[in-house]
Amino acid sequence: MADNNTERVPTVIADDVHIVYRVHGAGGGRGSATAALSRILRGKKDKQQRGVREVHAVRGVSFTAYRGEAIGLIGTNGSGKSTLLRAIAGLLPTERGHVYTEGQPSLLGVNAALMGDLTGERNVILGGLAMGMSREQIRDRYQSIVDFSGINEKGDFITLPMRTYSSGMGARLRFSIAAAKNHDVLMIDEALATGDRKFQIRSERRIRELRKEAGTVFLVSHRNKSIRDTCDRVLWLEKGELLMDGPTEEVLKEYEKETGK
Ligand SMILES: Nc1ncnc2c1ncn2[C@@H]1O[C@H](COP(=O)(O)OP(=O)(O)OP(=O)(O)O)[C@@H](O)[C@H]1O
Repeated sequence: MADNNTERVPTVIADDVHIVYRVHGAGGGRGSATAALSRILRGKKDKQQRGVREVHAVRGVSFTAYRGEAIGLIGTNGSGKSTLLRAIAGLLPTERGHVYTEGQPSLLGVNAALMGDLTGERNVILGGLAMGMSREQIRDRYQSIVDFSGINEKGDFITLPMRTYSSGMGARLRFSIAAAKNHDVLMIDEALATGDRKFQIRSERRIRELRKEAGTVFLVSHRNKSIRDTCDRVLWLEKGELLMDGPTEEVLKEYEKETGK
């Protein structure tokens, strides 16, 4: 049961997770002619100097998420929130530590990979297939996905290529596709921030439903109100470290004190 605290089922365990990005040729202006010339002039030694820049984006984060929880991820820009989600989704390898998940986590980001040249309609099908839905399931849910997204409220936009959508419209469709399925672990990266108020209310309601349906929801947002309305627990990351992990109000109070929001 989703809200049964006596039998808490772990869905995600992060154990001392470290994520390091490696940026090749950073600082060397690799593609430019002057950079190429200076590399030749500097010779072999440059190989080491040019080397690889490392960005240690997540540093020793540990937590356990349980079924039925909605967990907000907060922190200032560049604090490691998206990186941590990508690691939980299995899209980034850990440098050290481990992520254990129950089921397949789905990452819904505003940059989720749908195809701009295809119509909204085709992307609904593509996204559904990518999430493991059958063609029949997609056909059954197609209309409710389009209705939920509200894309067609102002005309027949679903038959236009997605690249013609505003960023808010694109984000709404992506959220609607992902929310059409019940997920073991659903991770939402800023999706709510881009929709208008009406859509935000609709998606917050859907997140609450997804929670009841026994999944775990992670939500990255800079909108504290979204976090308050949706989450009961918050992880606060800063410079890749987990500063606080606790009940939403407790953590947000400290965060707002710190950031002056
Ligand atoms: N692909 C990448 N290559 C190298 N460094 C990266 C990459 N993506 C993120 N970083 C770095 O990792 C750190 C954490 O970035 P991340 O995007 O996870 O932060 P965030 O908390 O989600 O930020 P924001 O709130 O601005 O979206 C930053 O220092 C960023 O510069």
